[in-house]
Amino acid sequence: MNAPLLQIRDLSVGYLTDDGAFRAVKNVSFDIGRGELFGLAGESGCGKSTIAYAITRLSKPPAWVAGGEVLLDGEDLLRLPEAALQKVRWRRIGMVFQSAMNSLNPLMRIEAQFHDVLSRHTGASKAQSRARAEEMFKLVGIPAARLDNYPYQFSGGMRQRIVIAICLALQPELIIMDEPTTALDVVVQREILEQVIDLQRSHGFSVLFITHDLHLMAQLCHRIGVMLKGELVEVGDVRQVSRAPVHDYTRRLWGAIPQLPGHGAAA
Ligand SMILES: Nc1ncnc2c1ncn2[C@@H]1O[C@H](COP(=O)(O)OP(=O)(O)OP(=O)(O)O)[C@@H](O)[C@H]1O
Repeated sequence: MNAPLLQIRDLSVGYLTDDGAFRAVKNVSFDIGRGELFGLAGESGCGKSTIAYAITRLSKPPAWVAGGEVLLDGEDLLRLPEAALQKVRWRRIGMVFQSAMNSLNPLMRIEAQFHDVLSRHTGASKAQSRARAEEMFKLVGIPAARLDNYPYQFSGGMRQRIVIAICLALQPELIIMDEPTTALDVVVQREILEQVIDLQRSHGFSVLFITHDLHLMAQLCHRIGVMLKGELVEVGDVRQVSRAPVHDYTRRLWGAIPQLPGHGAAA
């Protein structure tokens, strides 16, 4: 087997609260392979987002990484100088968070936002950025002419597609999606995620996917990790985790949702 793209080793993350230090993520270890869709499941507050932010060191105080390693191609991101890390963020690891829609600048036309990102990370000219942006808009199903519009001229679903398109424009090796479509209605959510999966199949990037929707996770992901109160209690192939869970909590998690045909039928 090829070496994994990302290896998380013994990651511990805490928050400093008025009541003292609170350990939100406790010695978590898992790998994400190249081209793999890895899902992180678990109830609200179990530490999923804390991990997502810690990977690219975007955790904000009072969060602090108490220990562990985050190896991207063997290089520990937790120990990389800030300047080197800037080159990893977006360029090698793209991030689409729940609040991604807010990450668009309301005062800039979308074309300019593409150029901003592409010129910074790849030195692209305006014409090169425009060409790339048109290509990306085509991929996410938005007419190229709309690159001249401002964010407020798009629906929430379209804005989320735009953020994904900007993220994909840099061809990252890994995309972290933390509840990327939660704010959208169910039909639009599915549409967008199906599109991401199509793109993943054609472009081969890896995905760390975090959602409350376990069915969706089982349909989309190759492997799943299950978290409980800051610990990773189970990790494995989607079929094993959904059909023959080892941990009692995983069984309860699946038991809490109605069974649908095709459940666990990931690629
Ligand atoms: N800024 C903060 N200060 C203190 N504690 C925090 C802070 N942010 C998160 N936590 C705590 O850390 C724990 C993990 O939170 P986290 O957001 O990672 O969970 P999650 O699994 O992503 O939840 P959700 O699915 O609701 O997004 C929770 O107990 C949460 O209350």
